[in-house]
Amino acid sequence: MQQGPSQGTSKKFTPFGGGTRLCPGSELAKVEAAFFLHHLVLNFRWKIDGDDIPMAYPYVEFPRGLPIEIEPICSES
Ligand code: HEM
Repeated sequence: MQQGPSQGTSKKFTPFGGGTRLCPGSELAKVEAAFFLHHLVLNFRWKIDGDDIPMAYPYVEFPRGLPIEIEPICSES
């Protein structure tokens, strides 16, 4: 079967949909994701749980799903 040039690398990926059905929660969802990442990076140490390797084609992914171990950073105050 012949595949088009955009197979696997299509820029048509639209996580929040589009047009008249565009997700009305998209901006809230992005703020929530930023908030979560901010606290994850500032308040936790994290390291890869075991071995995993990035596969860079057709997009970056990890065979094992990149499991991580996280540990809270205790701040005495
Ligand atoms: C990462 C988070 C989110 C993703 C990936 C997402 C994705 C989507 C997508 C793809 C649609 C379109 C569905 C379709 O075309 O039928 C949609 C619709 C919708 N989303 Fe989200 N959404 C997210 C978060 C949220 C949040 C936080 C809210 C509300 C607080 C929300 C409320 C809605 C509503 C009400 C619709 C229906 C819109 C309509 O049909 O007119 N979503 N969402």
